[in-house]
Amino acid sequence: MAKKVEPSKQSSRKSAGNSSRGLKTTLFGPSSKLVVGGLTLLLSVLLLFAFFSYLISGEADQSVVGSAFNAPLHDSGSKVQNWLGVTGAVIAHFFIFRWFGIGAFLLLPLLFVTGVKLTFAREIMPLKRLTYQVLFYMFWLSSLFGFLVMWTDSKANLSTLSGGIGLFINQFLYNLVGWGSIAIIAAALFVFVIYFYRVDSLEHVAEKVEGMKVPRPSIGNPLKNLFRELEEEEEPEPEKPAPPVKTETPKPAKRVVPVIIEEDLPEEEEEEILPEETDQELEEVSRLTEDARQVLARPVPRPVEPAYEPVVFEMPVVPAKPSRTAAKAEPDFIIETAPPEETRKPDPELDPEDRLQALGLYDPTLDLARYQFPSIDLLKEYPADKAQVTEEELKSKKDTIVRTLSDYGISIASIKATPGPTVTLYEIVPSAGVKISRIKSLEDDIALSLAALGIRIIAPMPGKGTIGIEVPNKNREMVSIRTVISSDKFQKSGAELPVVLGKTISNEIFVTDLAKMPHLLIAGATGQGKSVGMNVILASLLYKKHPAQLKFVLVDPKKVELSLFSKIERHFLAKLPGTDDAIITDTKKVIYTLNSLCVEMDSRYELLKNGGCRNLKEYNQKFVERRLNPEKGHRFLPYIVLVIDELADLMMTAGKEVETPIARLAQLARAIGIHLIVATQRPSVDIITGKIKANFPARLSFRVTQKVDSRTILDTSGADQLVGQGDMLFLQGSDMTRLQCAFVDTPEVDAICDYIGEQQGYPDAYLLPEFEGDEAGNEEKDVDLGQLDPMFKDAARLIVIHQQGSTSLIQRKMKLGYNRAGRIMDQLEATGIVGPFEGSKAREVLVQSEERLDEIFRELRL
Ligand SMILES: Nc1ncnc2c1ncn2[C@@H]1O[C@H](COP(=O)(O)OP(=O)(O)OP(=O)(O)O)[C@@H](O)[C@H]1O
Repeated sequence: MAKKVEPSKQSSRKSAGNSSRGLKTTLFGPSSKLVVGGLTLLLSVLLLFAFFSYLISGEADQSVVGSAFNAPLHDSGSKVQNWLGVTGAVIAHFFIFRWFGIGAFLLLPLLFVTGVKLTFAREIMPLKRLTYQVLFYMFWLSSLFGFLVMWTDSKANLSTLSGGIGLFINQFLYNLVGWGSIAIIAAALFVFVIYFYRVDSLEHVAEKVEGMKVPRPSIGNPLKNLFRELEEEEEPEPEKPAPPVKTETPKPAKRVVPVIIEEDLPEEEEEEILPEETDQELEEVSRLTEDARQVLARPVPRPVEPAYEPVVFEMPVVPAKPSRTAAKAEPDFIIETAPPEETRKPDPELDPEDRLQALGLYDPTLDLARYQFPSIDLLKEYPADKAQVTEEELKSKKDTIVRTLSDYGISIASIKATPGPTVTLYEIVPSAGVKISRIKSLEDDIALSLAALGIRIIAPMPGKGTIGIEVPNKNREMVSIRTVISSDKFQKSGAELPVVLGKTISNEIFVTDLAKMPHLLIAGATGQGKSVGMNVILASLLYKKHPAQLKFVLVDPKKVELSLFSKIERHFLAKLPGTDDAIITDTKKVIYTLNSLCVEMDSRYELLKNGGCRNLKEYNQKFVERRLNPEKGHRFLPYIVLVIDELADLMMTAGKEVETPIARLAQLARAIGIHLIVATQRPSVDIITGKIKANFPARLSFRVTQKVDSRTILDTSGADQLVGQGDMLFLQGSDMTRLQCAFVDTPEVDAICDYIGEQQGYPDAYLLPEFEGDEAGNEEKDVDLGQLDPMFKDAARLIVIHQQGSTSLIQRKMKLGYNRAGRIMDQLEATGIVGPFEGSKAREVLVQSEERLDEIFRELRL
């Protein structure tokens, strides 16, 4: 008998280990960093007040502080003048008076930077270097002021400047070398500067001092910048006048100086993709769009042509940009010292290898650099559920099979049993002359004699020359998700989107790649394990992918199945702009979302085409290697996995409106990293239509109630003979595998989502392109020429210059949303600048020159 696993029982089986894990996660997890960081920031501000007020009222507080530890607290507290009371007075007294003097103020930026780093995971300056500097300058300033105090003999008034340590050091040095102590203090600074800032020549320092130059403002150390600036001055660009004065040093990202020759890449095949154009009739759906066809048909990835080389980002310190201060103070110097070759120097630097080395690979995960993948400890262990098939059971079943076959006159040469978690596979080699079809026809008789449901005969076993008989075990073994996720096979999987489904009937862990499927159709009668299966798939992806690499679009018409995942909205979910919930439950929104994904698909194809790549992997690889320029619209593209929990509901309520975009996505989206997982409990032909089925080569079936359902989903019977509770058949291409799905309980999914959700996320879910329904589109067709879009003129000029009537061109170049670009295109049509919509082709541009365009603007009084 199959062993039932009751979810309620399982939840109550939460061990003490789990709670200690929770405690560990709480204490050392990201939240603790946030708490410590926040407190450090607060401390830095409080100390600033305490120190500052000590400078004003320190003298008056001296006597109180002296007796603070002897007198009752409320007494000393009431007498003290420090803004932070007796605590502030005592702390400031120690740091300033007893120890470092006003050098103690340097501790505050150190605390602040540490606080920012812990709280926001952002290092505004290198913490380690800052710590060394703060420590050195604190002691050094204290010593210098100590010397001044001793020299001026004003210990009584000014010892706050140096603190006790400064005075002590100076007393010691004075005893040692007399007034020569100042030389030692100066030498200490000299040695520190030379070694710490790696100065190898004093020449530039002298020049700098002569030129009275001020180091440019920067968050870095001023001395360090001074030397960096001097380095830059050594490589000026003689042929160009000094560039316009800039107030800020450009950030590394802005310094990227792309020299892309994008004109080399054909743009004339861009398509018009207005909503009404994408929503074609079902017959049209099967046609590939031009872009997609081009991308898919491209035989091999184009080698990096010279035209692409410049796409690589510029090195941070390109000599073409003398700093603002250099331009102002020493322009002659810049012009005189640069040798003519200097202007051509960038050539060798354009080599992608060099630049890659200079800038390193682009890391898409940097935004959430502290993101921690969920740990295996969040998943439960089920030691008690490890049921083994006994030898006795194996033997008795073997005997029964052999007996039943011999009753029908079929003799067997050999028989071999392979026990799995749910079923045991008996492989028989029939004697010579036995017809396979005879054995197959005995399926029901064998089931009868074994008194077992779910017997499946595979005749012949592909590639084995045997006949397989799958017989369910008396006690089934539950395959826990912990076992499969922690397996080497999954952990070391090199798949793009690794998914571990469970175990095969020979007890092997089954890992597959969603990116290769490329879409998955799941069916199964109610209560057979579909939701568990989907959770296993989602959990496997969450265990292997960073939020920057993967986004889910979750459609849950049943409203409860996927709701647990709402916690990871800001990490892993994608949604339509302007919507509150990332998990879509409303049919109308499903239609918009599907169409929005189609828009995303089209724009991704365009990016791939422009980047000269055949698929998302190549594209992202090129982007990571900095061979694609973000300023030309290129960006790192995460995989998008669309999960539809119940297709039947949607097909019943929206029919073709959902079928069309699903079919379109399934047909085209594989190359650009959009993958579909669609589940249904009613695998009938009106739900899984021919159009949908044809585009889902990978299918997963849990137990279904009728043979005909099994045929609909798998094109063969078998799913009706499964035993339920995660017993399933996985069909990929022509390979069918029987699997026991791993089991993941709701509290486990909850724990994973909590773990991710508690970490720092993006400000919002990943936003899909805007899409509005047909009604909105039709309303906007009546163009009011009195109210043209503010970007109308720019868009018109863009279209005329490129001679290409494409909405996506406007979208991309002007960084506009899809709807707005579409509206502008309508206005361009209404003003006679472009022709009417021409299906999949770009619109004709009716204005040939900018002069003519200016005339039109004048006529329109623009
Ligand atoms: N892989 C599995 N291993 C063990 N038990 C399982 C497994 N999958 C499902 N079960 C059992 O079957 C029950 C029902 O599973 P599940 O909720 O996934 O069914 P379902 O097909 O999604 O049903 P519905 O369509 O009604 O939502 C689970 O509560 C669990 O007890």
